[in-house]
Amino acid sequence: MHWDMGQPAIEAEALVKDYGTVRAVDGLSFALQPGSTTALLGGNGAGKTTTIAMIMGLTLPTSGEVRVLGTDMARRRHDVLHRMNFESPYVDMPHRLTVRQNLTVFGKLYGVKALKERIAALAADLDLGDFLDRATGKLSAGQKTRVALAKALINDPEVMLLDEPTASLDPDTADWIRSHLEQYRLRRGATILLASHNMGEVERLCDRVIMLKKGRIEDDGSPAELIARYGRSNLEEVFLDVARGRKEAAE
Ligand SMILES: Nc1ncnc2c1ncn2[C@@H]1O[C@H](COP(=O)(O)OP(=O)(O)OP(=O)(O)O)[C@@H](O)[C@H]1O
Repeated sequence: MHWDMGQPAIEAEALVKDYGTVRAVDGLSFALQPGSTTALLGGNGAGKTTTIAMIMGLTLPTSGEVRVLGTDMARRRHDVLHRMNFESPYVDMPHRLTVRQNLTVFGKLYGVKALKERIAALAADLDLGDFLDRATGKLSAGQKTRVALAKALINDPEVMLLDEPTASLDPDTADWIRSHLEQYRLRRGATILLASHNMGEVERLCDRVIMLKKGRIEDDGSPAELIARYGRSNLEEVFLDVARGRKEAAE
């Protein structure tokens, strides 16, 4: 199917995922515009990771549909996977391979042309030079996160899905990663969907926030809209209101 700029970059339609008797995602529908950054917010177990996995085509929905760049992920994901990428602290790279070897493997998987030059450019950009030829398993958490970001950017993706991109990073490194993501999005016109527990990060990076609770959309809007709607001074307070079911009290 042909995709044009007028279409949403990511669309979820009545998405449901059951794990046995647990309904992890319960009828989600949303459409994300190209070039936007959206956060999925919600407490532990709200369904964020499951939603991202379904958008990537890693987990099949029980029912409903996901389209990325106009492509149905259940049937034709191979048409579009090379235009997307994913970062998660929960997905580890082979430990004994060096950073360069890992990036080479992923670059080949994505069919990246001029791969050596691409890795050199990412290493310069993300400051990986000092440990490019060290075993990936021996890096610190912050270094691993930078490598994970390099992996996520290896194919210059139009759509990026990030599961807690700055989890376990010191504030300085986390801030540096955020700036990088922001610059990448602006330069590439990329669409970003991220799950995060860091409200400051979401306020800074995202133009839209989808708040999930028990696999359903509880609220949806820009950070400023949500803060105003709940009569709060920041997103952390809104998050607590939503988690504790205090919307009515705020009205
Ligand atoms: N592979 C699985 N098998 C069975 N149940 C699962 C599986 N993955 C997730 N679940 C369940 O689905 C629900 C949603 O989990 P999910 O990981 O999507 O939530 P989350 O919002 O990402 O949470 P967190 O903030 O803790 O990462 C939870 O009740 C979880 O226990």
